[in-house]
Amino acid sequence: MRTEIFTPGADEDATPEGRFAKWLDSESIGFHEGTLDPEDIPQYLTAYQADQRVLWGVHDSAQPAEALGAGHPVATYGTMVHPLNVGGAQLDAHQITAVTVRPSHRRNGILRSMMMSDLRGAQERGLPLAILTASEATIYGRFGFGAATFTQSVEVDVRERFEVTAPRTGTTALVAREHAVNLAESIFERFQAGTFGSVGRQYAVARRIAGVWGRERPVEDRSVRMAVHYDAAGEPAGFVSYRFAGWETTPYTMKIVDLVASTPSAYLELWRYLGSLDLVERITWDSARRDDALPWALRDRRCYQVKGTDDVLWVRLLDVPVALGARSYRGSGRIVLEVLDDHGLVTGTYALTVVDGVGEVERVEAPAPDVTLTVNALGSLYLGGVPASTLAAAGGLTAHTDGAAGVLDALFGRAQEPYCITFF
Ligand SMILES: CC(=O)SCCNC(=O)CCNC(=O)[C@H](O)C(C)(C)COP(=O)(O)OP(=O)(O)OC[C@H]1O[C@@H](n2cnc3c(N)ncnc32)[C@H](O)[C@@H]1OP(=O)(O)O
Repeated sequence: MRTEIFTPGADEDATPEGRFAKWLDSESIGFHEGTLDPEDIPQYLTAYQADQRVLWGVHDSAQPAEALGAGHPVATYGTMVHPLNVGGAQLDAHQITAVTVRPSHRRNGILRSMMMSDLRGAQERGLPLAILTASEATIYGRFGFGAATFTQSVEVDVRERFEVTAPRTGTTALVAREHAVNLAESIFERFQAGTFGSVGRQYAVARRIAGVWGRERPVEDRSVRMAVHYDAAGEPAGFVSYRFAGWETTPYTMKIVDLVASTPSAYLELWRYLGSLDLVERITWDSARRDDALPWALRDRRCYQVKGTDDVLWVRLLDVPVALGARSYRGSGRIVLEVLDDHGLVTGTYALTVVDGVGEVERVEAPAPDVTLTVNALGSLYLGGVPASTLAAAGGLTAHTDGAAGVLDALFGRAQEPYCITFF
């Protein structure tokens, strides 16, 4: 077995014979997608270059002669770096994506070998944490990740009884496709700056939201429309892109592809707009906040039904002093944490001192920590999405002093939950 690691550069071969196309084609096997259309390679290459992705391919030369082409890796793995909003800073996060191992090669430790070597490399390069969005919740705990942010799927009845009670502000307009990508990017930038737990987006996202790229291929998706809300000062403050589910789906349903609001009023105005779509009876969205304000702004809150909850971001600490030191907190306090890490990357005892929301962390040799927790529990606690008291009840965190879990809840808790709507 041979592992090739490369960053597609300006002179990368964009033909089906090149290593980039073979890597992409192999990745699509893992996610049960069709074979790559040669016409799409240049667009994907542009996207991957913009994201500065690092691509891993594991090659097996000992395959039958008829096995999928030489040069097609049997396992793929990709990384890139985007900012994670942790309140006090936009922290560079090591993103892990495109993890696939061919069925013929699975459960031989290929993922384990790529993951551990990559996590060590990222730590050596000074990246304070790794993040991912997981296809299955059973895979990544063993590597030290903890589920950290969540969203909920909702269905909203937008027939006659739907009414947003908040006072009207600004205007909302359907926008032309040629402006949609720029608007989606600039509005998301405002959202990213103000949303704790949000991760910066890769090149393809705004294109898919705008309908410039489709779900399967980088070609126009004519079924997607986008509306933008302009605030009272005329500034674009939010957008929603959506797709009709078709006349055969009843009740008649509009699906939200993406909804990004940089202010609470833009959020409600986008819902007012959605509620005004004639002939539509139901709106569905799978990325609402768990602490969504919408039901509290409706005349009839029973228009809003929660259908499920999903984990979004998984966090794995690589440098505890830097990651915890960058985050903003509530109030003041001091607590000593003993972190257990099966892989030894961050094993140790750390004192966190918070003064008026600003944290400082130092490694200490403390015989008596206030709390002992796994690195997974620390990942779940990090953004405040899971309370320390819940982690303690679940066994991932043990408090040695009275009230220690309460101190963590007070420091790490926030008025709003962390919220990430970027999948990668
Ligand atoms: C961030 C992302 O990209 S999410 C996308 C993840 N990829 C997919 O879902 C695509 C389909 N799945 C696959 O391609 C593969 O099954 C992978 C990548 C998930 C796993 O690859 P493998 O090489 O088989 O994993 P590997 O052999 O290194 O397994 C390491 C350990 O994880 C366990 N494991 C691996 N996959 C799973 C899983 N899906 N569910 C539960 N346990 C798993 C193994 O049993 C093994 O456990 P052990 O050390 O206790 O024996």
